[in-house]
Amino acid sequence: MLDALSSCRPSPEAESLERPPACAAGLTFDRALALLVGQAAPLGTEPVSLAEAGGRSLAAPVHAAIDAPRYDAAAMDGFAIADADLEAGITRFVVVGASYPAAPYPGAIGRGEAVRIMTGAPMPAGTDHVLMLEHVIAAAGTIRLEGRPGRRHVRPRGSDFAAGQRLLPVGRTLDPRALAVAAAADAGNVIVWRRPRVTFVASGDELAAPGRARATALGIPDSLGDALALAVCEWGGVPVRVVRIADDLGALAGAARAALDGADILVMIGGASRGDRDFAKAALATLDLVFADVAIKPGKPVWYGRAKGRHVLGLPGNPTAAFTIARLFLAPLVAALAGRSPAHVWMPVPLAAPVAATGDRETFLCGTLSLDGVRVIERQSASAQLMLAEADALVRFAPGTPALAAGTPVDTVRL
Ligand SMILES: Nc1nc2c(c(=O)[nH]1)N[C@H]1C(S)=C(S)[C@@H](COP(=O)(O)OP(=O)(O)OC[C@H]3O[C@@H](n4cnc5c(N)ncnc54)[C@H](O)[C@@H]3O)O[C@H]1N2
Ligand code: MOO
Repeated sequence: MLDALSSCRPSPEAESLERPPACAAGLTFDRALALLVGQAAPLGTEPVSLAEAGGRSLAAPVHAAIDAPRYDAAAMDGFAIADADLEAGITRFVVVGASYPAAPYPGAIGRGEAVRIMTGAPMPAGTDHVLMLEHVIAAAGTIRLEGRPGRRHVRPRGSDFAAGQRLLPVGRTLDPRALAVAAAADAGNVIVWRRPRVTFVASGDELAAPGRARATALGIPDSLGDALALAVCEWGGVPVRVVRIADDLGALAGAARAALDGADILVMIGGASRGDRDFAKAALATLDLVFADVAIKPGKPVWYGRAKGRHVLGLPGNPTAAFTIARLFLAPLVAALAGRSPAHVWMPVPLAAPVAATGDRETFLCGTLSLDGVRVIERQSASAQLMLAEADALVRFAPGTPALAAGTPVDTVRL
Protein backbone atom coordinates (compact mmCIF):
# COMPACT_ATOMS: atom_id res chain seq x y z
CA MET A 1 0.00 0.00 0.00
CA LEU A 2 0.99 3.64 -0.27
CA ASP A 3 2.67 5.18 2.68
CA ALA A 4 0.69 8.09 4.09
CA LEU A 5 3.17 10.83 3.22
CA SER A 6 3.95 9.82 -0.35
CA SER A 7 0.27 9.30 -1.08
CA CYS A 8 -0.35 12.88 0.06
CA ARG A 9 1.74 14.33 -2.72
CA PRO A 10 -0.64 16.21 -5.04
CA SER A 11 -0.88 15.10 -8.64
CA PRO A 12 -0.02 17.94 -11.08
CA GLU A 13 -3.64 18.65 -12.05
CA ALA A 14 -4.65 18.94 -8.41
CA GLU A 15 -2.53 21.90 -7.35
CA SER A 16 -5.65 24.00 -6.75
CA LEU A 17 -6.97 21.71 -4.01
CA GLU A 18 -6.56 23.17 -0.57
CA ARG A 19 -4.32 20.88 1.48
CA PRO A 20 -3.03 20.63 5.01
CA PRO A 21 0.66 21.48 5.37
CA ALA A 22 1.34 17.79 6.08
CA CYS A 23 -0.88 14.75 6.00
CA ALA A 24 0.87 12.96 8.85
CA ALA A 25 -0.58 12.53 12.36
CA GLY A 26 -1.28 15.92 13.84
CA LEU A 27 -4.15 16.91 11.58
CA THR A 28 -7.02 17.78 13.91
CA PHE A 29 -10.63 16.79 13.35
CA ASP A 30 -11.75 20.41 12.97
CA ARG A 31 -9.07 21.10 10.36
CA ALA A 32 -9.76 17.89 8.45
CA LEU A 33 -13.49 18.61 8.43
CA ALA A 34 -12.85 22.16 7.20
CA LEU A 35 -10.71 20.78 4.36
CA LEU A 36 -13.47 18.36 3.38
CA VAL A 37 -16.32 20.87 3.61
CA GLY A 38 -14.18 23.33 1.64
CA GLN A 39 -14.36 20.89 -1.27
CA ALA A 40 -18.12 20.44 -1.10
CA ALA A 41 -20.30 22.90 -2.98
CA PRO A 42 -23.97 21.99 -3.45
CA LEU A 43 -24.63 19.88 -6.56
CA GLY A 44 -27.03 21.24 -9.17
CA THR A 45 -30.71 21.93 -8.70
CA GLU A 46 -33.80 20.19 -10.05
CA PRO A 47 -37.56 20.76 -10.02
CA VAL A 48 -39.64 18.13 -8.26
CA SER A 49 -43.33 17.83 -7.64
CA LEU A 50 -44.37 18.57 -4.10
CA ALA A 51 -45.53 14.98 -3.74
CA GLU A 52 -41.91 13.86 -4.28
CA ALA A 53 -40.22 16.69 -2.40
CA GLY A 54 -40.37 15.30 1.14
CA GLY A 55 -36.98 15.44 2.86
CA ARG A 56 -35.37 17.48 0.07
CA SER A 57 -33.62 20.82 0.61
CA LEU A 58 -34.90 23.94 -1.15
CA ALA A 59 -32.61 25.51 -3.74
CA ALA A 60 -35.08 28.34 -4.42
CA PRO A 61 -37.39 29.98 -1.91
CA VAL A 62 -41.09 29.20 -1.89
CA HIS A 63 -43.27 32.28 -2.40
CA ALA A 64 -47.01 32.30 -1.80
CA ALA A 65 -48.98 32.20 -5.06
CA ILE A 66 -52.16 33.15 -3.20
CA ASP A 67 -53.33 34.91 -0.05
CA ALA A 68 -54.22 32.74 2.94
CA PRO A 69 -57.04 32.97 3.71
CA ARG A 70 -57.94 33.89 0.14
CA TYR A 71 -60.91 35.98 1.34
CA ASP A 72 -62.38 37.15 4.65
CA ALA A 73 -63.67 33.84 5.97
CA ALA A 74 -65.83 32.61 8.82
CA ALA A 75 -63.86 31.14 11.72
CA MET A 76 -66.96 29.42 13.17
CA ASP A 77 -70.16 27.78 11.99
CA GLY A 78 -73.05 30.19 12.58
CA PHE A 79 -74.61 33.26 10.98
CA ALA A 80 -72.84 36.13 9.22
CA ILE A 81 -74.21 39.56 10.09
CA ALA A 82 -73.08 43.19 10.08
CA ASP A 83 -71.36 44.26 13.27
CA ALA A 84 -73.04 47.67 12.82
CA ASP A 85 -76.43 45.96 13.34
CA LEU A 86 -75.27 44.73 16.74
CA GLU A 87 -73.99 48.23 17.56
CA ALA A 88 -77.45 49.52 16.67
CA GLY A 89 -78.98 47.09 19.17
CA ILE A 90 -80.53 44.66 16.66
CA THR A 91 -80.84 41.16 18.16
CA ARG A 92 -83.25 39.51 15.70
CA PHE A 93 -82.19 38.74 12.09
CA VAL A 94 -83.90 37.34 9.00
CA VAL A 95 -81.87 34.51 7.42
CA VAL A 96 -81.60 35.23 3.66
CA GLY A 97 -79.29 32.44 2.47
CA ALA A 98 -76.19 30.35 3.16
CA SER A 99 -72.46 30.49 2.43
CA TYR A 100 -70.21 27.42 2.01
CA PRO A 101 -66.43 27.36 1.30
CA ALA A 102 -66.91 26.49 -2.38
CA ALA A 103 -70.42 27.98 -2.74
CA PRO A 104 -70.47 31.48 -1.28
CA TYR A 105 -73.64 33.53 -0.80
CA PRO A 106 -73.83 35.51 -4.04
CA GLY A 107 -75.51 38.72 -2.88
CA ALA A 108 -75.09 41.41 -0.26
CA ILE A 109 -77.11 41.57 2.94
CA GLY A 110 -79.26 44.45 4.17
CA ARG A 111 -80.01 45.77 7.62
CA GLY A 112 -81.30 43.11 10.04
CA GLU A 113 -80.35 40.26 7.69
CA ALA A 114 -78.12 37.23 8.33
CA VAL A 115 -76.59 34.46 6.22
CA ARG A 116 -76.07 30.91 7.50
CA ILE A 117 -72.29 30.34 7.20
CA MET A 118 -69.88 27.44 7.64
CA THR A 119 -66.32 27.59 8.98
CA GLY A 120 -63.97 28.67 6.16
CA ALA A 121 -66.75 30.04 3.90
CA PRO A 122 -66.42 33.55 2.40
CA MET A 123 -68.10 36.30 4.41
CA PRO A 124 -70.98 37.69 2.27
CA ALA A 125 -70.76 41.32 1.19
CA GLY A 126 -71.95 43.59 4.00
CA THR A 127 -71.08 41.15 6.81
CA ASP A 128 -68.15 41.29 9.21
CA HIS A 129 -69.28 39.28 12.22
CA VAL A 130 -70.19 35.61 12.78
CA LEU A 131 -72.65 34.74 15.51
CA MET A 132 -71.75 31.21 16.65
CA LEU A 133 -74.53 28.68 16.17
CA GLU A 134 -74.48 28.02 19.92
CA HIS A 135 -75.23 31.70 20.66
CA VAL A 136 -78.50 32.06 18.70
CA ILE A 137 -81.97 30.56 18.77
CA ALA A 138 -83.19 29.80 15.24
CA ALA A 139 -86.89 29.58 14.34
CA ALA A 140 -88.89 29.98 11.11
CA GLY A 141 -86.25 31.67 8.97
CA THR A 142 -85.05 34.02 11.71
CA ILE A 143 -82.44 33.95 14.46
CA ARG A 144 -82.39 35.65 17.80
CA LEU A 145 -79.16 36.46 19.60
CA GLU A 146 -78.94 34.88 23.05
CA GLY A 147 -76.77 36.83 25.48
CA ARG A 148 -74.03 39.29 24.55
CA PRO A 149 -72.16 38.98 21.23
CA GLY A 150 -68.54 37.95 21.61
CA ARG A 151 -65.61 38.05 19.17
CA ARG A 152 -66.23 38.59 15.46
CA HIS A 153 -64.96 35.13 14.47
CA VAL A 154 -63.70 36.31 11.08
CA ARG A 155 -60.33 35.31 9.56
CA PRO A 156 -59.28 38.34 7.47
CA ARG A 157 -57.96 37.79 3.94
CA GLY A 158 -54.14 37.40 3.91
CA SER A 159 -53.91 37.33 7.71
CA ASP A 160 -51.84 34.11 7.67
CA PHE A 161 -49.72 35.09 4.65
CA ALA A 162 -50.09 37.26 1.59
CA ALA A 163 -49.57 36.43 -2.11
CA GLY A 164 -45.95 37.10 -3.07
CA GLN A 165 -44.66 36.65 0.47
CA ARG A 166 -41.52 34.49 0.87
CA LEU A 167 -42.62 31.60 3.05
CA LEU A 168 -39.65 29.18 2.97
CA PRO A 169 -35.99 30.14 2.44
CA VAL A 170 -33.28 28.43 0.40
CA GLY A 171 -31.77 25.56 2.41
CA ARG A 172 -34.98 24.74 4.28
CA THR A 173 -35.45 20.99 4.49
CA LEU A 174 -38.93 20.01 3.36
CA ASP A 175 -39.97 18.24 6.54
CA PRO A 176 -43.67 17.57 7.06
CA ARG A 177 -44.27 21.05 8.50
CA ALA A 178 -42.49 22.83 5.63
CA LEU A 179 -44.36 20.64 3.12
CA ALA A 180 -47.64 21.85 4.62
CA VAL A 181 -46.54 25.46 4.12
CA ALA A 182 -45.38 24.86 0.53
CA ALA A 183 -48.69 23.21 -0.29
CA ALA A 184 -50.59 26.09 1.33
CA ALA A 185 -48.58 28.45 -0.89
CA ASP A 186 -50.07 26.51 -3.84
CA ALA A 187 -46.63 25.32 -4.97
CA GLY A 188 -47.13 22.33 -7.30
CA ASN A 189 -43.39 22.03 -7.90
CA VAL A 190 -40.38 23.22 -5.96
CA ILE A 191 -36.73 23.65 -6.88
CA VAL A 192 -34.48 21.50 -4.70
CA TRP A 193 -30.79 20.67 -4.53
CA ARG A 194 -29.82 17.44 -6.17
CA ARG A 195 -29.12 14.69 -3.64
CA PRO A 196 -25.63 13.23 -3.70
CA ARG A 197 -25.51 9.65 -4.94
CA VAL A 198 -23.32 7.49 -2.75
CA THR A 199 -21.76 4.15 -3.61
CA PHE A 200 -20.10 2.00 -0.96
CA VAL A 201 -17.26 -0.34 -1.82
CA ALA A 202 -16.42 -2.61 1.11
CA SER A 203 -13.21 -4.60 0.77
CA GLY A 204 -11.99 -7.68 2.57
CA ASP A 205 -11.49 -11.34 1.62
CA GLU A 206 -13.38 -12.27 4.77
CA LEU A 207 -16.48 -10.19 4.00
CA ALA A 208 -19.75 -11.87 3.11
CA ALA A 209 -23.23 -10.56 2.46
CA PRO A 210 -25.29 -10.78 5.67
CA GLY A 211 -26.68 -14.30 5.87
CA ARG A 212 -23.81 -15.84 3.90
CA ALA A 213 -20.95 -15.67 6.40
CA ARG A 214 -21.89 -18.98 8.07
CA ALA A 215 -21.34 -20.78 4.76
CA THR A 216 -17.57 -20.52 5.22
CA ALA A 217 -15.42 -21.07 8.31
CA LEU A 218 -13.83 -17.62 8.26
CA GLY A 219 -16.56 -15.45 6.72
CA ILE A 220 -17.44 -12.17 8.45
CA PRO A 221 -20.76 -10.46 7.65
CA ASP A 222 -20.38 -7.01 6.10
CA SER A 223 -22.14 -5.12 8.89
CA LEU A 224 -21.49 -1.69 7.41
CA GLY A 225 -22.61 -1.44 3.78
CA ASP A 226 -26.39 -1.61 4.17
CA ALA A 227 -26.31 0.19 7.52
CA LEU A 228 -24.37 3.17 6.21
CA ALA A 229 -26.56 3.25 3.10
CA LEU A 230 -29.53 3.79 5.41
CA ALA A 231 -27.63 6.48 7.32
CA VAL A 232 -26.95 8.25 4.01
CA CYS A 233 -30.70 8.38 3.34
CA GLU A 234 -31.22 9.99 6.73
CA TRP A 235 -28.51 12.56 5.97
CA GLY A 236 -30.06 13.58 2.64
CA GLY A 237 -28.21 11.43 0.12
CA VAL A 238 -29.18 8.57 -2.19
CA PRO A 239 -27.34 5.27 -1.74
CA VAL A 240 -26.73 3.82 -5.18
CA ARG A 241 -25.00 0.55 -4.51
CA VAL A 242 -23.17 -1.48 -1.90
CA VAL A 243 -20.37 -3.50 -3.49
CA ARG A 244 -18.29 -6.15 -1.67
CA ILE A 245 -14.86 -6.86 -3.11
CA ALA A 246 -12.02 -9.18 -2.12
CA ASP A 247 -8.63 -7.77 -1.15
CA ASP A 248 -7.44 -7.79 -4.74
CA LEU A 249 -5.97 -4.56 -6.05
CA GLY A 250 -7.17 -5.12 -9.62
CA ALA A 251 -10.70 -6.05 -8.61
CA LEU A 252 -10.89 -3.18 -6.17
CA ALA A 253 -9.60 -0.74 -8.79
CA GLY A 254 -12.27 -1.96 -11.24
CA ALA A 255 -15.02 -1.60 -8.64
CA ALA A 256 -13.83 1.89 -7.67
CA ARG A 257 -13.68 2.97 -11.33
CA ALA A 258 -17.20 1.74 -11.98
CA ALA A 259 -18.49 3.34 -8.78
CA LEU A 260 -17.04 6.73 -9.70
CA ASP A 261 -19.05 6.76 -12.92
CA GLY A 262 -22.41 6.64 -11.19
CA ALA A 263 -21.86 8.40 -7.89
CA ASP A 264 -21.05 11.79 -6.41
CA ILE A 265 -19.45 10.20 -3.36
CA LEU A 266 -17.53 6.94 -3.27
CA VAL A 267 -17.11 5.51 0.22
CA MET A 268 -14.38 2.89 0.51
CA ILE A 269 -14.91 0.75 3.60
CA GLY A 270 -11.83 -0.95 5.06
CA GLY A 271 -8.33 -1.37 3.71
CA ALA A 272 -7.49 2.07 5.07
CA SER A 273 -4.61 1.11 7.31
CA ARG A 274 -1.17 -0.41 6.88
CA GLY A 275 -1.85 -4.11 6.32
CA ASP A 276 -0.33 -6.03 3.40
CA ARG A 277 -3.75 -6.07 1.72
CA ASP A 278 -4.97 -2.57 2.57
CA PHE A 279 -5.50 -1.39 -1.01
CA ALA A 280 -8.25 1.20 -0.70
CA LYS A 281 -6.22 4.29 -1.65
CA ALA A 282 -4.04 2.47 -4.14
CA ALA A 283 -7.16 1.26 -5.97
CA LEU A 284 -7.90 4.80 -7.12
CA ALA A 285 -5.57 5.53 -9.99
CA THR A 286 -6.28 9.25 -10.12
CA LEU A 287 -6.74 10.01 -6.42
CA ASP A 288 -5.99 13.56 -5.33
CA LEU A 289 -5.63 12.93 -1.64
CA VAL A 290 -6.71 15.88 0.50
CA PHE A 291 -5.93 14.27 3.87
CA ALA A 292 -5.14 10.93 5.43
CA ASP A 293 -4.73 10.00 9.10
CA VAL A 294 -6.42 12.37 11.50
CA ALA A 295 -5.41 12.68 15.16
CA ILE A 296 -8.61 11.17 16.51
CA LYS A 297 -9.70 7.97 18.20
CA PRO A 298 -11.25 5.85 16.85
CA GLY A 299 -10.90 6.19 13.11
CA LYS A 300 -7.37 7.54 12.78
CA PRO A 301 -6.85 5.95 9.31
CA VAL A 302 -9.70 7.98 7.73
CA TRP A 303 -8.78 9.52 4.40
CA TYR A 304 -10.47 11.81 1.89
CA GLY A 305 -9.70 12.96 -1.61
CA ARG A 306 -11.08 13.64 -5.07
CA ALA A 307 -11.03 11.37 -8.09
CA LYS A 308 -12.57 12.24 -11.48
CA GLY A 309 -14.22 15.20 -9.76
CA ARG A 310 -15.99 12.89 -7.30
CA HIS A 311 -15.55 12.85 -3.54
CA VAL A 312 -13.88 9.76 -2.12
CA LEU A 313 -13.98 9.01 1.60
CA GLY A 314 -12.07 6.12 3.11
CA LEU A 315 -13.45 4.59 6.30
CA PRO A 316 -11.51 2.22 8.52
CA GLY A 317 -12.95 -1.28 8.53
CA ASN A 318 -13.51 -1.59 12.28
CA PRO A 319 -17.29 -1.16 12.56
CA THR A 320 -17.60 1.35 15.43
CA ALA A 321 -14.69 3.32 13.99
CA ALA A 322 -16.38 3.29 10.56
CA PHE A 323 -19.69 4.46 12.00
CA THR A 324 -17.98 7.20 13.98
CA ILE A 325 -16.11 8.42 10.92
CA ALA A 326 -19.24 8.27 8.78
CA ARG A 327 -21.04 10.48 11.28
CA LEU A 328 -18.09 12.87 11.60
CA PHE A 329 -17.20 13.22 7.89
CA LEU A 330 -19.76 11.55 5.60
CA ALA A 331 -22.81 13.21 7.18
CA PRO A 332 -21.43 16.75 6.71
CA LEU A 333 -20.22 15.90 3.19
CA VAL A 334 -23.66 14.63 2.18
CA ALA A 335 -25.30 17.63 3.85
CA ALA A 336 -23.02 20.13 2.11
CA LEU A 337 -23.55 18.57 -1.34
CA ALA A 338 -27.30 18.38 -0.70
CA GLY A 339 -27.50 22.09 0.19
CA ARG A 340 -28.43 21.31 3.78
CA SER A 341 -27.26 23.11 6.88
CA PRO A 342 -24.22 21.47 8.50
CA ALA A 343 -24.98 18.14 10.07
CA HIS A 344 -22.64 18.96 12.95
CA VAL A 345 -24.18 20.82 15.79
CA TRP A 346 -22.26 19.93 18.94
CA MET A 347 -24.52 20.50 21.91
CA PRO A 348 -23.18 20.74 25.45
CA VAL A 349 -25.00 17.99 27.36
CA PRO A 350 -24.31 17.13 31.04
CA LEU A 351 -22.71 13.77 31.69
CA ALA A 352 -25.21 11.38 33.28
CA ALA A 353 -22.33 9.40 34.84
CA PRO A 354 -18.61 10.06 35.37
CA VAL A 355 -16.08 9.17 32.66
CA ALA A 356 -12.43 8.18 32.86
CA ALA A 357 -9.64 10.32 31.41
CA THR A 358 -9.15 9.97 27.65
CA GLY A 359 -5.80 9.71 25.87
CA ASP A 360 -3.67 12.22 24.02
CA ARG A 361 -5.73 11.98 20.81
CA GLU A 362 -9.07 13.73 20.43
CA THR A 363 -11.56 11.01 21.34
CA PHE A 364 -15.12 10.33 20.24
CA LEU A 365 -17.09 7.93 22.40
CA CYS A 366 -20.52 6.43 21.90
CA GLY A 367 -23.18 7.41 24.38
CA THR A 368 -26.86 7.18 25.13
CA LEU A 369 -29.07 10.22 25.64
CA SER A 370 -31.77 10.46 28.28
CA LEU A 371 -33.38 13.16 30.41
CA ASP A 372 -30.40 12.74 32.81
CA GLY A 373 -27.97 13.81 30.07
CA VAL A 374 -25.55 11.65 28.11
CA ARG A 375 -24.11 8.43 29.46
CA VAL A 376 -20.89 7.27 27.85
CA ILE A 377 -21.05 3.54 27.15
CA GLU A 378 -18.46 1.57 29.13
CA ARG A 379 -15.75 -0.60 27.55
CA GLN A 380 -15.73 0.86 24.07
CA SER A 381 -13.85 -0.65 21.20
CA ALA A 382 -13.35 0.45 17.59
CA SER A 383 -14.25 -3.09 16.47
CA ALA A 384 -17.47 -3.35 18.55
CA GLN A 385 -20.73 -3.97 16.71
CA LEU A 386 -23.37 -4.81 19.36
CA MET A 387 -22.80 -1.44 21.05
CA LEU A 388 -24.14 0.33 17.96
CA ALA A 389 -27.67 -0.84 18.77
CA GLU A 390 -27.49 0.99 22.10
CA ALA A 391 -25.66 4.16 21.06
CA ASP A 392 -27.55 7.21 19.86
CA ALA A 393 -24.95 9.92 20.40
CA LEU A 394 -21.27 10.69 20.01
CA VAL A 395 -19.42 12.56 22.74
CA ARG A 396 -16.28 14.51 21.95
CA PHE A 397 -13.29 14.78 24.30
CA ALA A 398 -10.33 17.09 23.63
CA PRO A 399 -6.85 15.52 23.75
CA GLY A 400 -5.76 14.83 27.34
CA THR A 401 -9.19 15.34 28.91
CA PRO A 402 -8.98 14.30 32.61
CA ALA A 403 -11.63 12.17 34.36
CA LEU A 404 -14.91 14.10 34.42
CA ALA A 405 -17.61 14.05 37.08
CA ALA A 406 -21.31 13.49 36.40
CA GLY A 407 -22.96 16.78 35.49
CA THR A 408 -19.97 18.11 33.51
CA PRO A 409 -21.18 19.42 30.13
CA VAL A 410 -19.65 17.57 27.17
CA ASP A 411 -19.94 18.23 23.43
CA THR A 412 -22.48 15.79 22.03
CA VAL A 413 -23.98 15.11 18.62
CA ARG A 414 -26.70 12.65 17.64
CA LEU A 415 -25.44 9.55 15.87
N1 LIG B 1 0.18 -1.10 12.13
C1 LIG B 1 -0.99 -0.51 12.22
N2 LIG B 1 -2.08 -1.26 12.23
C2 LIG B 1 -3.29 -0.70 12.32
C3 LIG B 1 -3.39 0.70 12.43
C4 LIG B 1 -2.22 1.48 12.38
O1 LIG B 1 -2.25 2.72 12.48
N3 LIG B 1 -1.05 0.82 12.26
N4 LIG B 1 -4.65 1.24 12.57
C5 LIG B 1 -5.60 0.41 13.23
C6 LIG B 1 -6.88 1.04 13.17
S1 LIG B 1 -7.06 2.42 14.14
C7 LIG B 1 -7.92 0.54 12.48
S2 LIG B 1 -9.46 1.28 12.61
C8 LIG B 1 -7.82 -0.59 11.62
C9 LIG B 1 -8.47 -0.19 10.29
O2 LIG B 1 -7.96 -0.95 9.33
P1 LIG B 1 -8.52 -1.05 7.86
O3 LIG B 1 -9.34 0.10 7.47
O4 LIG B 1 -7.39 -1.39 7.00
O5 LIG B 1 -9.58 -2.21 8.00
P2 LIG B 1 -9.44 -3.71 7.62
O6 LIG B 1 -8.08 -4.17 7.87
O7 LIG B 1 -9.99 -3.86 6.28
O8 LIG B 1 -10.42 -4.35 8.69
C10 LIG B 1 -10.25 -4.13 10.06
C11 LIG B 1 -11.25 -5.01 10.81
O9 LIG B 1 -12.55 -4.62 10.46
C12 LIG B 1 -13.30 -5.70 9.90
N5 LIG B 1 -14.13 -5.18 8.82
C13 LIG B 1 -13.70 -4.55 7.73
N6 LIG B 1 -14.74 -4.23 6.95
C14 LIG B 1 -15.82 -4.65 7.57
C15 LIG B 1 -17.21 -4.60 7.27
N7 LIG B 1 -17.65 -4.03 6.12
N8 LIG B 1 -18.10 -5.17 8.13
C16 LIG B 1 -17.66 -5.73 9.28
N9 LIG B 1 -16.35 -5.79 9.63
C17 LIG B 1 -15.46 -5.27 8.79
C18 LIG B 1 -12.27 -6.63 9.38
O10 LIG B 1 -12.75 -7.94 9.26
C19 LIG B 1 -11.17 -6.47 10.41
O11 LIG B 1 -11.47 -7.25 11.55
O12 LIG B 1 -6.47 -0.95 11.44
C20 LIG B 1 -5.69 -0.99 12.65
N10 LIG B 1 -4.41 -1.49 12.34
O1 MOO C 1 -9.14 3.98 15.31
MO1 MOO C 1 -9.29 2.44 14.73
O2 MOO C 1 -10.42 3.28 13.88
O3 MOO C 1 -9.23 2.45 16.38
O4 MOO C 1 -10.03 1.10 15.24
